[in-house]
Amino acid sequence: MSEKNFKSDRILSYFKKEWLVLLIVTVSGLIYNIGLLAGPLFEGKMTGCLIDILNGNKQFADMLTLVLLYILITAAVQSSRYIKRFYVRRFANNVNKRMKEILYVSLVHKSRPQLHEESAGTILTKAILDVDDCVEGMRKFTTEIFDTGVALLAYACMLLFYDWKLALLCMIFPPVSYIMAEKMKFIIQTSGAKYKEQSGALSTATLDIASNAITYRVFGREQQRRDAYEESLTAYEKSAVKANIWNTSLTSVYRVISMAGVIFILYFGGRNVLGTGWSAWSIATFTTFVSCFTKLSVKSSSAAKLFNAVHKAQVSWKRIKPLMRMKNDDGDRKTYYAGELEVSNMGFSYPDGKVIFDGVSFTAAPGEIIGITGPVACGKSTLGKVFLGEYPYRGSIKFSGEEMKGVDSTKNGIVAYLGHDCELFDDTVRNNILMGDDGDVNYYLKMVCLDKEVALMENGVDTLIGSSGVRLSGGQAQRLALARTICHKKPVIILDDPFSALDKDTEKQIFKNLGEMVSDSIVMIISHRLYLFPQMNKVIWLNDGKTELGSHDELIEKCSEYALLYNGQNGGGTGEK
Ligand SMILES: Nc1ncnc2c1ncn2[C@@H]1O[C@H](COP(=O)(O)OP(=O)(O)OP(=O)(O)O)[C@@H](O)[C@H]1O
Repeated sequence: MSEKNFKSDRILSYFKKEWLVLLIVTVSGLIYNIGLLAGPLFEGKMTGCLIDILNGNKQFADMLTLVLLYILITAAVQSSRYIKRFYVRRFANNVNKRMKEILYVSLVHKSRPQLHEESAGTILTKAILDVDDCVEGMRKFTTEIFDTGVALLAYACMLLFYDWKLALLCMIFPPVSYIMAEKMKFIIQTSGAKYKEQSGALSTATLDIASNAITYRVFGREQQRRDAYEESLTAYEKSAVKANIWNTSLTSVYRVISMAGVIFILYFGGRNVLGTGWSAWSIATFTTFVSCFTKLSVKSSSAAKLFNAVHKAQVSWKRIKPLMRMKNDDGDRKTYYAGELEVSNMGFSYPDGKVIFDGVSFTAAPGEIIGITGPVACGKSTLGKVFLGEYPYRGSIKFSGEEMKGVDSTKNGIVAYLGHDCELFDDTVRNNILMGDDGDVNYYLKMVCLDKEVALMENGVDTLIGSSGVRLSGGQAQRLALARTICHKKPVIILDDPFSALDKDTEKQIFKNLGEMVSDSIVMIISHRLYLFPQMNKVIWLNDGKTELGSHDELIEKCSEYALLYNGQNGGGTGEK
């Protein structure tokens, strides 16, 4: 099956994709399960042979031949079993890997609002557990279709062959265990879902305790956090134990029910041997029949368990299916080149209805730098995120004449974005900038005035920066993230407070370099600090849902609040460096 025909949200596609592995499973599975009949058959024959030897009708050599044959066939059957198990495991591993890759891509493409709504950690933990359950169900189904399906059929045929009436009578019990398994599936599913929920909550709590450790320590809230964590841990343990008990304890109950038919075999089979039953049996046939039925019962209890596993897999699949729609990472990516931005009458409100801004209209050409400012919490960051296509806006935003509504502008290569969170990876300086591309990493480091500091690091550009850049200062992390943004520049670049951790001289130098490097892009800089704003082509002032737009000089004239803020900062009133 080619990658093109592979439909990631169809479970059958995963089976089709692994057709070769499944073919080996089928062949080895058939050999193993049909070969299993040799067990009861030989056990019966050997019992018969023993009686014949005792009666003087057969020799020890006959028994030896039987035993040797039995060992040979058992060895061949067990080899097939080994091959089958190996390939079933391989099938499960391949599917698990494939599903998790798709899940990863799907989560990477979820928007920030979606990920924030339900914490990313919780989604990931639950989805990973669901993938594991789903694959486990597929593995059990694949393995049991032979180990249970084919074997059951073979054992049933053998029982019917020896005494069909007795066979039908004692085979009433295994279906009873299936019905019971069917009735129990709701409890198993509910306890399983609860366990996954608690597992997700525990992951989120663990992440919280690790990432906010200093805050809890400094403000003396460690004990409270620990208590809350203990609570979460206890809830997790309880749900895990409950789910595990329901999952495993029922197997023996199913087995006892399936085995109940042995009472009929002892009574009616005994009559057959004594010559007063429905059929005429030898001791050998009796032994074969009992052995066959015991094996059938054991298999039946596995079938009941299989129903639960498959049902669990179905429920898990239903939950993860929306995440399994494969995003073609590169296929539907369009390359955009420099173009004009046309914003008309654009507005945005969060779901609570509060208008963050309205009537934003401006045009921008490549090479222009637009400054966005306003009082605290006026909506500067929200305006930046609207261009990312994360929030549905009113009015219109067109890039090169194409409306951006409904277009994932980050994915489609229109917008490059640097937010408050630098989003640095636990990798080297080089990899954080180039992200696998080729390029002169030193050039970008120089442009963001970080080259000298990186040169002094233990391994230069190959120095590992730790999780989220923990080994860097705030200003270094900010410049490294900026280097990455300009290395992968797009026609529109949005920088949300990119210089907040820098001193004035460094900020000025980087701004100068920025103008040269991204001369074919439209750059929007969101900032509270205004001393660079006179050099910007346009300024947007946001305040209380309203916007003012113009050049710096125009805004100084027409917007007293802007003028006040700017003059205050330039008179040194803010005390900034
Ligand atoms: N996801 C959200 N849901 C609802 N309201 C939000 C959300 N994010 C932000 N807001 C609200 O929108 C308003 C604007 O927030 P935003 O972060 O855009 O302001 P800002 O100007 O960038 O703030 P700052 O100056 O502190 O950087 C705030 O009142 C904030 O509480």
